[in-house]
Amino acid sequence: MQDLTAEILTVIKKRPTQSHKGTYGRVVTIGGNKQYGGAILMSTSAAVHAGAGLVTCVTAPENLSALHTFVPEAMFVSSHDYSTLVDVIQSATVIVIGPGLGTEDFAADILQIVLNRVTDDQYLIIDGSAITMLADVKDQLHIMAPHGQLIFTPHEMEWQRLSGIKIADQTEENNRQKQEEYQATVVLKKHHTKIYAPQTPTMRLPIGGPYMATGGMGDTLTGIIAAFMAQFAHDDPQSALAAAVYTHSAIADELSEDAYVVLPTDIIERLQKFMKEHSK
Ligand SMILES: NC(=O)C1=CN([C@@H]2O[C@H](COP(=O)(O)OP(=O)(O)OC[C@H]3O[C@@H](n4cnc5c(N)ncnc54)[C@H](OP(=O)(O)O)[C@@H]3O)[C@@H](O)[C@H]2O)[C@@H](O)CC1
Ligand SMILES: Nc1ncnc2c1ncn2[C@@H]1O[C@H](COP(=O)(O)OP(=O)(O)O)[C@@H](O)[C@H]1O
Ligand SMILES: [Mg+2]
Repeated sequence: MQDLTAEILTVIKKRPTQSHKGTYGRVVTIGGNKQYGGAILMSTSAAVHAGAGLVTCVTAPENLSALHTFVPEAMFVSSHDYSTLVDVIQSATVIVIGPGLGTEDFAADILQIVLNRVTDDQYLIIDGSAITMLADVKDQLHIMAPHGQLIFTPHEMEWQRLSGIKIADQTEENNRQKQEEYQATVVLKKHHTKIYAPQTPTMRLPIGGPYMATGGMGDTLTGIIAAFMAQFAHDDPQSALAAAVYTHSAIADELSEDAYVVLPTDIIERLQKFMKEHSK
């Protein structure tokens, strides 16, 4: 097991002058039903603020005005518009599915569409409700790996549902066995999050704290991971992922110096400055 350090932030690169929005990747964020619109707004906004070149949010039409108010940089596709959904999936560099998606029938349909279309040159970040839904069909997981590079971001209960490993039994050995079975990367979120990636020693996040325990904190992480994979994954995807996880908690630590609780939206606001300070 390796502890992540601030050294991982060397992943964040100064931008070449000869570049344009397409250079920094197309992120598609899918989630947000009527009840949980905030989750996908935070994911989308985090992806924009962490530097993704073009971000499209696929969400319930009820969330359209909020999306355009909160993050006008993002484009919108209705979660009922399957034909446009298929188009945006095809051109995506990175797809996030799950924050606030819910588990109704239409959500399961969207998940199925994404799983059928994702290709092995795309990253698919599977979070929240999408993990909960997949837990019911986990026998199919082994056939998913070739169709995209999968990154699961469960909290401990979501990981229990998916892997069948009870929280008390979530040891490094047991978790690693499941990660290998799924041929995916697993970011197991908790105090001292651990990253289980293929052919890599387990990475442990030694920073972050209870001031991060607010709804939306994991939703925000998905957007940061998406933007980092879109921009920095070319040479070393596992370092890009680790740098995203580190950045999320490093910003929270800085803000907690004079805040009792750090909000997900506070982290989003701070991303641009933090990345500028650490870009090499
Ligand atoms: N603003 C919005 O729109 C928001 C929308 N959201 C969206 O809601 C959807 C459902 O996601 P969810 O995480 O809220 O619910 P669920 O999957 O049932 O898990 C909770 C259960 O697990 C247990 N638990 C055990 N260990 C745990 C751990 N380490 N971390 C966390 N929980 C842990 C926990 O135990 P307890 O709290 O009872 O002690 C409880 O029994 C999902 O799509 C998400 O994106 C949220 O992000 C909030 C903001
Ligand atoms: N006590 C804590 N110490 C460190 N990190 C925490 C703590 N509590 C929560 N977090 C972090 O906050 C995030 C919570 O994710 P998640 O449970 O998916 O939230 P949500 O679904 O509400 O967005 C994870 O990144 C987790 O590591
Ligand atoms: Mg979550």
